[in-house]
Amino acid sequence: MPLPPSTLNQKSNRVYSVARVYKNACEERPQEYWDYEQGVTIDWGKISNYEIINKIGRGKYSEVFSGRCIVNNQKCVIKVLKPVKMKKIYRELKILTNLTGGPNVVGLYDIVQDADSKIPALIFEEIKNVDFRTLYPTFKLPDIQYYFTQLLIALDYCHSMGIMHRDVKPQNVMIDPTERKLRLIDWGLAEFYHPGVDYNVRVASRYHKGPELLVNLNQYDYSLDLWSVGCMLAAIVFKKEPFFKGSSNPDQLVKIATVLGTKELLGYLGKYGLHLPSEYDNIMRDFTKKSWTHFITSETKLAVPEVVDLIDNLLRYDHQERLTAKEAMDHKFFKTKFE
Ligand SMILES: Nc1ncnc2c1ncn2[C@@H]1O[C@H](COP(=O)(O)OP(=O)(O)OP(=O)(O)O)[C@@H](O)[C@H]1O
Repeated sequence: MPLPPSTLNQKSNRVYSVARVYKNACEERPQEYWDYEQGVTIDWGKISNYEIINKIGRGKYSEVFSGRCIVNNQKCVIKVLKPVKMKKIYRELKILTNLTGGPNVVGLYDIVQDADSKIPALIFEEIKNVDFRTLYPTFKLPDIQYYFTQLLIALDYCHSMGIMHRDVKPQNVMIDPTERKLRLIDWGLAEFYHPGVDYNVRVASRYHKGPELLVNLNQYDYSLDLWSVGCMLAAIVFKKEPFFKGSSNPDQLVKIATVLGTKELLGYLGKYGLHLPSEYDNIMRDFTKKSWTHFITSETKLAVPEVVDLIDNLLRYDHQERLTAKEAMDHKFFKTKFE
């Protein structure tokens, strides 16, 4: 039976921005691929096949445990979702089942359900992650080339599948340096992209929020994830973690404007027929755009011209000007040999 029409791909009355790449990735696939509104069909596994070893994390939307599958004795990670709107749970499940098996996307082994609460738990491959605060300061340029290529491969893949991650940040990029393995995790805020649809701007974590989210530009797209990659890269290269450290959402845009300039911000808004929201009336000042050399010191040995140029092409106000994941992978930084 065909699915009823969905509200998920309903176009806005005024379409002012559309993704430069993969804009029809969802429309080209059957409605069942992207429509999580009517619920999703789940092939439930057996919860009794898994045992919890210990707690490894507590997020806003879940409790995460390391565990073991007693059938094959394989270690795993068990993410027990907190009771939130069913629609959000369906979305995460649909996106994960669509993406699992893709390059550098965390592998989903199973989906089980607590018999009493009916709350789902997701069973994932376990990555022996080293915390980014310990790992990133050890990176040399070839490590940055390698791991950022792996991250861009994951992003190009999910974008090609019509999905924006919307929460790219170091805490969601698991790296096992022994195996040189990188996996993009936490698809809880990810969403299907449909051209001309207005999206909720309350996504991503403050320090990695793109300008589009902070000025209420609802017709954003995959390019949001590339801003977050730019923030991660700038933090490592300029040894400033996080690179833009706002004390609130409005202050986040102020921090961005101190680097990219206020005139340039207004130019961005003008291009899409938007205005600076009133919450900025008393806090936005007239900042002059800074040159990237401003962040280079004797301590920032990683800040070679090639990587600075890559950062410059990712940290653009205008989401349509930012490099796509594929273009970023083709950037000269990744083709240069460093010791
Ligand atoms: N597959 C995995 N391997 C290793 N560690 C993991 C894995 N999945 C999750 N974790 C750990 O658990 C933490 C929380 O997981 P996740 O980000 O998926 O949950 P969340 O509730 O959506 O979190 P948040 O509210 O911070 O977005 C991660 O930051 C990570 O430290």
